[in-house]
Amino acid sequence: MAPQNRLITLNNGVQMPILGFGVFQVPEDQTEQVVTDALAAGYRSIDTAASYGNEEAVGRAIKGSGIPREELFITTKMWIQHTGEDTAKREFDNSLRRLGLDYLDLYLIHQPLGDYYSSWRAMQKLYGESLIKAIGVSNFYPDRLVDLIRHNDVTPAVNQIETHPFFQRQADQQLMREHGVQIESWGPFAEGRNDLFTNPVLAEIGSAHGKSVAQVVLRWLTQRDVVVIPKSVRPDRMAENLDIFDFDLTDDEMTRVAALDTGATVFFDHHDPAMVEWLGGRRVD
Ligand SMILES: NC(=O)C1=CN([C@@H]2O[C@H](COP(=O)(O)OP(=O)(O)OC[C@H]3O[C@@H](n4cnc5c(N)ncnc54)[C@H](OP(=O)(O)O)[C@@H]3O)[C@@H](O)[C@H]2O)C=CC1
Ligand SMILES: O=C(O)C(=O)[C@@H](O)[C@H](O)C(=O)CO
Repeated sequence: MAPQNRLITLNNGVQMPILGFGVFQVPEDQTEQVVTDALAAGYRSIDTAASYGNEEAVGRAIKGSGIPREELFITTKMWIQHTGEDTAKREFDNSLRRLGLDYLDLYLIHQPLGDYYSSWRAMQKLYGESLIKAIGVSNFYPDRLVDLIRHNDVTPAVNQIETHPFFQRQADQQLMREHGVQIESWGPFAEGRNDLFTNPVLAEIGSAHGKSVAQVVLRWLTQRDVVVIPKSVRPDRMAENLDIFDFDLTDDEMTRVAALDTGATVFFDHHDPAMVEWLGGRRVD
């Protein structure tokens, strides 16, 4: 039987499943069932965020599953208005309470906006107190990532960024590798944009292996050591997305997927002032 997952070792020795499950845009009232289904399917790593509004439901599913805490890897994220040393500490406590946990596996600064240096100092302290196994960031482009590393004690263990066949970030991954920062993909399917699920190149590679486009994409990412956290509310797709470790893409297939890169985001650009303003205006209280 093919292995169901693989562990990645982060820069502080903590191990993280390379394949996890994301819950962005899963409605609060469906999240408990969806995460219960995901855990039953075999996922052990769950990615949520304060801004998703579903941490409590994730917590209920974790509790209801009866799975020992040490077998789970739980990530959540701090939103933009919660930056600053005291606020960040308080917000961490709030997330922990909502999740019903007494420690986090991974805590991320959600966006490189606001007073995130102070947040990072608070997170370094929480990490030092063993309340978080690993701390990291999300949506950091290389300039801000390297600056954060240069001016702080703890190097982020993870940078969770948009990456999928249409926006591959291979140079960014290389830079992160050089700094010991693990790349994690959000939006591995580009949420279906650019007709990803019917892309002829991905479909043809899938046919050659008896696999779906979704499986080809997840295998292509994990074969390049990218952590993935696909989202689905459907148990059949949860199982499909887990079933990716019994085949490998050939060098030629890797090259064909590499050629799909457009080099541009299909979601949002943190260097665009209008987008920065829009994100900053999204309040989470
Ligand atoms: N840090 C950040 O800023 C961000 C982080 N994230 C994280 O990354 C996770 C994944 O990204 P997300 O934005 O959800 O998008 P994904 O790229 O994972 O795409 C999810 C979409 O793909 C569909 N889908 C899932 N599996 C399949 C399949 N096998 N076949 C066909 N369709 C499928 C889902 O539909 P259905 O549910 O109906 O099956 C849903 O519409 C998020 O849930 C979140 O945890 C996401 C965005 C930003
Ligand atoms: O989903 C996330 O984690 C994000 O940061 C963004 O998608 C953000 O929350 C958002 O809603 C932008 O569309």
